[in-house]
Amino acid sequence: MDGKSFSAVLRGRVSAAVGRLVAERGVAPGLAVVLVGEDPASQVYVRNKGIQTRDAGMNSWEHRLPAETPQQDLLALIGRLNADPAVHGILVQLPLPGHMDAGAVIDAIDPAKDVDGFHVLNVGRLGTGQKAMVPCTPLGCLLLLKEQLGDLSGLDAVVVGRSNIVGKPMAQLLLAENCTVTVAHSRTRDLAEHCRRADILVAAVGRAGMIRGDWIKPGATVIDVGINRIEEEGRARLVGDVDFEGAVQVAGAITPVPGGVGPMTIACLLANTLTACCRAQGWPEPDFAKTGG
Ligand SMILES: Nc1nc(=O)c2c([nH]1)NC[C@@H]1CN(c3ccc(C(=O)N[C@@H](CCC(=O)O)C(=O)O)cc3)C=[N+]21
Repeated sequence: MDGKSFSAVLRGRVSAAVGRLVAERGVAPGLAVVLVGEDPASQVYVRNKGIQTRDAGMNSWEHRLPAETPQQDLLALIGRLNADPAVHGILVQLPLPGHMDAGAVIDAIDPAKDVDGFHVLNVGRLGTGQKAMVPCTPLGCLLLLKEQLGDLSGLDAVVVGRSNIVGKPMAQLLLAENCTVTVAHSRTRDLAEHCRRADILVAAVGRAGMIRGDWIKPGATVIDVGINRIEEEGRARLVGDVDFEGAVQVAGAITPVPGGVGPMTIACLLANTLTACCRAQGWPEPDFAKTGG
């Protein structure tokens, strides 16, 4: 499954919708990204996000704070971004430095501007089938699945991993699509047996190559959310949570790493920013990133 080209299609739709908003309403959606500290991987994502946000015709602001920034300074910045009408989406790059309480920081973001969908209000709305800001990575995975399989009703879905940013919202989205959902994790017994039942297998465990080829039901659709940087023959490489070479022999379809879920994450961030802008202005929302909920 080619996340790179599908994300380009989604970004194209977002850019066209942004162009109409600017032409007809004189408003460009705005995304503010806050990066605390100098984590190199985060620098890459923040730079990529900025480039793609501007390419889509949106306004993009980056706020870089030193790692030792006191939490109340970050909260004060978030307060200013909440109050800024030109800012429709706010993303505070995770992980935050150890001295900060990530939950408190995320919950300080105006839920209407929470384009990550991590705020408890959006988590609660998603969990109760209400309209919510949906986390970008699970949303990207769902759009890939619907593009590949169409109607997901009745399919057995296994989500391996239960993080707040991927596994749990992914399970909610699959449930909303009427899948029969299993959430497996590090304490699951006979993990391979659960995986072998899955028509849809979502790997979001953060361990390179953990999901073996012989854990996959022949013909299953595999979504690899992993972004593991490994050293191989002295070269740094990005690999997923699935043993791709083994899985590709068995799976009906599989997302590669890189080039699968990652680009979809950024495209869905842009879609969420556009949605947040339309909702804030009371305008009709784009439906190309619609989910069942
Ligand atoms: N508040 C917050 N929201 C996030 O959404 C968030 C975050 N913090 N912290 C870090 C993770 C990670 N993340 C990625 C986004 C794009 C790629 C991506 O585009 N990856 C490319 C490869 C890029 C490369 O070469 O490194 C791919 O998989 O094809 C990867 C990872 C968003 N994150």
